[in-house]
Amino acid sequence: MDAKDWQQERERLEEVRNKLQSRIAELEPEVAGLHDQAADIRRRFWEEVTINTATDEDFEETFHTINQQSAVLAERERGHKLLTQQWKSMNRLLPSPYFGRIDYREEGTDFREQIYIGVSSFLDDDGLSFLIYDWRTPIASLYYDYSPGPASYDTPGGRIDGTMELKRQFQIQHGHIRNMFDASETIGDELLQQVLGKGADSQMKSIVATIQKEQNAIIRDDASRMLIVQGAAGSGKTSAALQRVAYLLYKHRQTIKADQIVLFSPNPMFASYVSTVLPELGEENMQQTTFQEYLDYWLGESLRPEDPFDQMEYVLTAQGTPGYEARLQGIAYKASDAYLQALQHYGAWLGQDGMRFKGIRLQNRELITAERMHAEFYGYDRSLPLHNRVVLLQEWLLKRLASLERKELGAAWVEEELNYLDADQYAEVFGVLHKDRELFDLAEHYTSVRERLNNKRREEEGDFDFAMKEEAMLRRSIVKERFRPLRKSVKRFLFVDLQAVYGQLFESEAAYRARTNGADVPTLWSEICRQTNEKMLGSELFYEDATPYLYVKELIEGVRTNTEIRHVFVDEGQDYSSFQYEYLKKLFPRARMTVLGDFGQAIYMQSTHLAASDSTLVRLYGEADTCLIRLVRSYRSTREIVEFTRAMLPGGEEIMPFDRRGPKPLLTRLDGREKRNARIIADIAALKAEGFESIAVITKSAAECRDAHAALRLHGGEDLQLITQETVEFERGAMVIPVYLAKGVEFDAVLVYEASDEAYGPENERKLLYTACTRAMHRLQLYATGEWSPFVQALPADLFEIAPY
Ligand SMILES: Nc1ncnc2c1ncn2[C@@H]1O[C@H](COP(=O)(O)OP(=O)(O)OP(=O)(O)O)[C@@H](O)[C@H]1O
Repeated sequence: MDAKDWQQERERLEEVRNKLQSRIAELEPEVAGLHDQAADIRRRFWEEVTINTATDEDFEETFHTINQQSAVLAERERGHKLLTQQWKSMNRLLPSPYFGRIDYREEGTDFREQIYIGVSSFLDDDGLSFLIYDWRTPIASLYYDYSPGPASYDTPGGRIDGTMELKRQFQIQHGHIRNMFDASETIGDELLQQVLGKGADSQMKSIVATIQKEQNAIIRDDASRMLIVQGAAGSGKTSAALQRVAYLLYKHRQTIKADQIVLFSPNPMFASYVSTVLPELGEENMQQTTFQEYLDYWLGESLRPEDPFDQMEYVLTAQGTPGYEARLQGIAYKASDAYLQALQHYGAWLGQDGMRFKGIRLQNRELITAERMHAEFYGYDRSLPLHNRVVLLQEWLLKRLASLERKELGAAWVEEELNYLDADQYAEVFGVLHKDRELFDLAEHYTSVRERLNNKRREEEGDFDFAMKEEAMLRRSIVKERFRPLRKSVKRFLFVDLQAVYGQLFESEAAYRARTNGADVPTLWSEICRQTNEKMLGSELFYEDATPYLYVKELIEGVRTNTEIRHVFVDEGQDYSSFQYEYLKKLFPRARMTVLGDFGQAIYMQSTHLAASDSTLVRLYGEADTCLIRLVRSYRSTREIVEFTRAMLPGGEEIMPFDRRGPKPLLTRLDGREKRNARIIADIAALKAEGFESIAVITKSAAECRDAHAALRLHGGEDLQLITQETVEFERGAMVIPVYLAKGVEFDAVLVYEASDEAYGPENERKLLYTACTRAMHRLQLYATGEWSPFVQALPADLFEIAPY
């Protein structure tokens, strides 16, 4: 690029910045002023309104004034919000107004338009010419999708063809052009090189300036009901997902608000990790939750669902303990399609037989027995769905309770309680009664007037019998108080013995088969039954049972739905079972779903293969409504690290490293833990001295993490943080973290605490080691105190360095 280009670009930048500055200055008083005005109106709202209800006309007038005042206020506030948004977006643009430029000639015209692209649009004073185009505008997609040459883009009005004659990237900081590249490839590598070479942050960054073509397809996909992204570790799935949220909020700004988008994230810490990306792009954050939060909410009251991390910890640390194999079989089975189908059959079976109810009791007396409910329930039309019949039974129970309540009024226990009422209760009833008396007087008055008008006399002239009324009222209040919780529990379906309904699936193999239309069971079924029942007896549920339990609950109580949500994002999607997907689909009937994941990192037993043709996920909404995108280029790690990690995975050859160089992963074998710990501490110090700030010692389990943390502290690692499942915020610095909590995040340097065959031996731990290693951006170092894990031993020797002993 020659000096003339630089000169022109500098001048243009100066010009745009001047315009931004003057517009900001122009808006400033308005933004501040409108705010004051609105605040002032709010403050004086009631001063302007005189409440007068003396006559109907006065009342009407008051009503209109209030309405008028609030309309003025609402208008001012709307205006203020809009101006503030503009003002904020200009302030955001000012230090770095744009990052890209394309020159585009539309087919059939001679005009070559210069399009500058930034995080939001900015119009010239004429209100028509774009000085900056928002990166989400249709034309801006050219920048991400093409290199110079023929290039087309889609608009709501159809496809536009033309030629891209120039593509330029800028790095602008604090109002100055730091760098400028003319790209021949789609989004040239130079800028990406620079971006990726930087250090890891405690917060994820937006990738708006360097979105890659295949990522752009994910961001802008607007047609599919289900978008599945299978992407290698570090291929930008999470980054693309967040950019997609920003895109959707922009494109559908009239209809979709940030709180109508929900992201299911792998752990609470992850939520804080990604929380700054959208605000950086000028958008509000979507809702974030974890599946566990959801389970706790719906089940937590009666049964405590186990945490997925506790399940994981068990799988990793309980080998060799009694029942281990059975539990593993149970975990796999309970996440399977086969179990989902078995439960559907079970639902049908319950429609004919086997519903379990809990009798309704009052003071050790059975008011309505479970048998009576059973008879009533199976007396309903059997062609009605299970849930509808449960609702019929619920209505019947409420009626029964109302009539029983009336009958109880004269019962001896009521009499007895009457005598023992304390002063407060008495005073309360007395107060109500006096209010009632006024009403009673009024009613009396009204009746006598009406009778007089109708020329009819009442049979009986009764005075307000205060004492009698008082007693009747006290009785009613006593009985009502006792029946209130009964009614409440009927309304909440507590008359269904849900634990028994779910538990009877685990009585015996023969019973299970009979109730599920002959479903096959895993070989260790009787032990699985024992474990499941034992857990439920302690009012707990295994993690693998939680979603199936909820599923059965909804078969009975009806499906819970949230129709507000329009987009559901599931990150680390390989870690969810078919069950969970089935569940999410029902829960959000009006939402489109975006699932991002990597089967290479499927470390949970309930994993779902995202991209397989027979994947549950593809079937969820049907193939025609599903779009599958694969990302194979890995951006996080250096070429050397990607070459090392991909060799661990069968089929890993398809993963393409981005060409950023660094040292090969370093393998250090030491005899004894003491030596290893001392070496790790020394290596951390050396990495820090090199300028790396985020360093993670990654362990396999939480138990190992605690031990490692304690041991490393003894060797001088006092400032090492210990990350546990309770950690909510991700901080910069050096830390010790179990691999399953490090999912989705990244570090400058990763030190795998113990990569021996004892630590990562069985096949199912391959992905665990892979996940740990792929967290590294610039440096990867593995340690072992015994033989190397078979997954390391199998690697070609030219992919790593061995540290001198
Ligand atoms: N187009 C891009 N431009 C700049 N950086 C990018 C781009 N795509 C990805 N990255 C960077 O690569 C790293 C990995 O991205 P991200 O965490 O989104 O990947 P992921 O696919 O979700 O990874 P994982 O599955 O391993 O959690 C991040 O530092 C991100 O900023």
